[in-house]
Amino acid sequence: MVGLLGPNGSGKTTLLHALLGLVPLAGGEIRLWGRDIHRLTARERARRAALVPQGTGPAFPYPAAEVVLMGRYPHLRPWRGYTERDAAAARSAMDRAGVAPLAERPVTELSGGERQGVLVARSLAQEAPLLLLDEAVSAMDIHRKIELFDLFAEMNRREGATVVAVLHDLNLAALYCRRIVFLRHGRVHADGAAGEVLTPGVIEAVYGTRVLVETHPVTGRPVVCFIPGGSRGTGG
Ligand SMILES: Nc1ncnc2c1ncn2[C@@H]1O[C@H](COP(=O)(O)OP(=O)(O)OP(=O)(O)O)[C@@H](O)[C@H]1O
Repeated sequence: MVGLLGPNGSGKTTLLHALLGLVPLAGGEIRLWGRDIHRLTARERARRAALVPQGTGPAFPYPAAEVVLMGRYPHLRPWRGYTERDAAAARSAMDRAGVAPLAERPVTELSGGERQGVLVARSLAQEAPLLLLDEAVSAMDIHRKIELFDLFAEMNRREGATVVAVLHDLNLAALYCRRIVFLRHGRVHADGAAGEVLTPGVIEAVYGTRVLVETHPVTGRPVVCFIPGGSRGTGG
């Protein structure tokens, strides 16, 4: 479970897109389970990696259940429609993501946080072992954030899923991500265990804001405390 952190424009989304083979590489190569990503078909990639994109999802008023079912696309056999197995996977994904009551609602009529829940459910329906989350819970209330990150952590622990989560919420990352990678200007600035890299020095260098780092009274993990005025005079 990896947290991918860094300022606006530092390259987090670009890196997720690169991991999915959606952008050409300037150099090097990316392998998923030993296979060069650019030698896999779109279908093969989608069976391995699911993305919860930043943003609000489809602009058309599809019912939420239909959007979730779209996650089954890489599993469809040519010229065949969705099977009962696909419908069951979509229902289970909606249950797990806590959006089953929204099934019949047009996604364009949902709130921002509700829509994000539907996109999470779509990625779960995809049943890919690599889950790429791009600010997937940013519009959700704290109850939903904790509920979904508990789910991702359980998928990571019990089901062997790899989760790469782009986050602006440093404390959510501190609570759930074993490894944290900080990007800055398109390069890795720090990469290590949460306790090693969530330090005032690293955070100030990456974001240009002063912080205090304390210890979480329950989990023992780092807690980042922000300071009003902390961004003043630090250069950004
Ligand atoms: N399609 C594109 N064409 C050209 N430049 C792009 C494109 N998409 C992103 N960029 C640029 O690449 C840089 C990295 O963008 P990216 O979306 O990866 O940042 P990010 O770290 O995800 O930022 P944020 O936290 O704001 O979501 C930015 O400077 C951005 O303007």
